[in-house]
Amino acid sequence: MQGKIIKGIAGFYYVHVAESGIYECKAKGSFRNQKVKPLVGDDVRLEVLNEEEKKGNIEEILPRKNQLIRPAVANVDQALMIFSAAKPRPNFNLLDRFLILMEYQQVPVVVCFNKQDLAAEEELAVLEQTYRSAGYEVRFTSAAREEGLGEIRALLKGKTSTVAGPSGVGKSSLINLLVPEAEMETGNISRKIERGKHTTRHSELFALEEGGFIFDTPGFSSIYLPDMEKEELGTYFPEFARYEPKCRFQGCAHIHEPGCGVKEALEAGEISPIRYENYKLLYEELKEKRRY
Ligand SMILES: Nc1nc2c(ncn2[C@@H]2O[C@H](COP(=O)(O)OP(=O)(O)OP(=O)(O)O)[C@@H](O)[C@H]2O)c(=O)[nH]1
Ligand SMILES: [Zn+2]
Repeated sequence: MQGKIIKGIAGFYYVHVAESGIYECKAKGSFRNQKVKPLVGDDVRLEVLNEEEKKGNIEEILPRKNQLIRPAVANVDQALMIFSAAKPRPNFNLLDRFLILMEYQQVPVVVCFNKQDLAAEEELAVLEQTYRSAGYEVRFTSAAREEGLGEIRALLKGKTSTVAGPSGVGKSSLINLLVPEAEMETGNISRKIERGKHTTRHSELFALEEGGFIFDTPGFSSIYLPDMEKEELGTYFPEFARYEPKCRFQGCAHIHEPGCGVKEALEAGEISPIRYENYKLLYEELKEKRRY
């Protein structure tokens, strides 16, 4: 039988088998000699030990399409990045860091701005323009009013998507609408912390009714840039690629150089000032880091 690991807790792996359910498995297969550790997201071959009790044994880990380090998950097709359009206002620096991290790991991203009901039309237009012109899929939702969910479902269908976002943007509310079985606790952040919720929650994959899986990751408030030279940073801003051939100097950093194609595109309104400002900030950050 073949299935997908949706969760791993204390040496047990929970394997989702289409039309059969979830099996609690141990990893005893020959792959153990090959030093491969099963990961959430792995497609595996399993032997059923007890159908009644839904117990099994993982015999083989099938070849991985990819393997992310942050978050640790295998076979991811895309990332669904959730920010709120308002309350809290999107932290663009955090969003751009996330996009760089995903570019680095070669994972396509869909940027979803939730709470569209709380933002003005003009604000939504800026968000859309900023990230669409950078080459990303952009969607708007309101979990509160159940708006925009059809489009998100269509994007998720048949794929494995990791869902990420800072706290308080409505990620749990959205996941509950997409997979009611997930029963994520929603609401006031401080109340949740009081209950110690964040210490007990495991990251896991949820099967979607229409096919595909979503991988819920804990809310975050900071992201470290992947280890790289500052000169590489521009390669993780996909919108720069078109304009770089116009830069006068080879290896142009797009900051102080004259005759810079990227800065010309910025002035012409073809590259977003929000994105460019973050590029400069992150470039400085990488420069500082390398000094020590
Ligand atoms: N107005 C409005 N409020 C929303 C929307 N989505 C969620 N909320 C509210 O925003 C608050 C945070 O929602 P959650 O779903 O708990 O947020 P979260 O991102 O999962 O937060 P963490 O679990 O802390 O990571 C709750 O009070 C929700 O009711 C929305 O689309 N519009
Ligand atoms: Zn340049």
